Amino acid sequence: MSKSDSDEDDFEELTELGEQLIYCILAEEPLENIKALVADAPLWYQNDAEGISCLHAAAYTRNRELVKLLIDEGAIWNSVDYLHNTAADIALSFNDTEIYTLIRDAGLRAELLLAVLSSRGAPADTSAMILQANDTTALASTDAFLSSKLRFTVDQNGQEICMLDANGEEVGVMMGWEDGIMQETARTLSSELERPKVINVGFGLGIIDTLFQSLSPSLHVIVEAHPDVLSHMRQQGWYEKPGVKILEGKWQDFINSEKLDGLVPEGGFDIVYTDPFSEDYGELRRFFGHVPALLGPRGRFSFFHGLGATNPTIYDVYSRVAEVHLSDLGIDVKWSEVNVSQQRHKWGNSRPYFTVPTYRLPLCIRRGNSSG
Ligand SMILES: C[S@@+](CC[C@H](N)C(=O)[O-])C[C@H]1O[C@@H](n2cnc3c(N)ncnc32)[C@H](O)[C@@H]1O
Repeated sequence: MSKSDSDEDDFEELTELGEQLIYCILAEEPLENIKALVADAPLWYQNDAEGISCLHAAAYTRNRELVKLLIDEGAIWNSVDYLHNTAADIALSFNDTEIYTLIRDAGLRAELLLAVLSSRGAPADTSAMILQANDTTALASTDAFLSSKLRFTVDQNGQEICMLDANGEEVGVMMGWEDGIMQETARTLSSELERPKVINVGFGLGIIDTLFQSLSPSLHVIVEAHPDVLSHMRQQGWYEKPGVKILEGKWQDFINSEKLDGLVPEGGFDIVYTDPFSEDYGELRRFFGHVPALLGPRGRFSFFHGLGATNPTIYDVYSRVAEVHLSDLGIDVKWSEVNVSQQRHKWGNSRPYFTVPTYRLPLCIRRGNSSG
């Protein structure tokens, strides 16, 4: 028998075992029968009919003991079926918070472990490190983004948009529907602060910078890397606005251990915000590492939280991953919610990059500060 024939036989056997396991779970066969199959069947297998995994099947049958067993045996928490639902989403649809939490916490543990491995140099080959902060996975890298052409326009919904052509597919770099998120973010970050010192990464449509300008900031640093955005800012007179200092380049060129001393004003920044496009969670986490040095005693930090925002469970897991990593840096996160369910109709020609109905707004404060 040739190698390819035996590979094919192995594949068929695994497929059969995978189908059988899912079938037995859905048929609610005795746990002993299922356990016997779990030992041999591929737990990653997703069936042909609906694309569901054994974990989805266990969530459908609401079998807590089995969900736990499958997780302990290494079932995959974030595989999605043909309808883009994870097993935890299925649990959520039954209002089964116990199963939802079991799977969500398994996801959290898996992603935290991956982050540790990745920080020790292991290849980041799964979700945590490749997950884009705004789920724009079509872009290979920040450098690819920075050399691409951007288009500022108004779409058929009458909203301002900044668009990018990513391999023939249109992606909104920034879209007017995010206005509500930016309004709420600026309000949360600035409450009770007078003439704050602000640093913002990523100008985009300038929505949040316009809001920051309305606070008459004593210093307003904007870090922007894309040449097309910089020329748009020049045309709109941003270089002449009061207190504004524009740093042309990537934030990584300015916010790093060598340059931080020269960048941070006396007493630190009062408001730090970051919303770069096309960066992965690894980069966001690197940014987190500089936040304690950027913030002054009354300082507040927020970031655009689009991590996994095309699936409710993954969004939940990443909210918690970010919270754990910020907590390790001595930063507490208070979450508030912004209803963005109306944005569903405002995608125009862009690929939807944020489809959960509620935006989770992180307000981050150094532990011990009273500025919350
Ligand atoms: C989503 S937009 C920001 C939108 C902005 N919050 C607003 O209210 O309009 C992202 C911006 O970050 C810029 N950007 C992307 N990567 C960057 C980096 N590494 N450093 C600085 N700016 C970056 C992009 O060119 C883009 O202008």
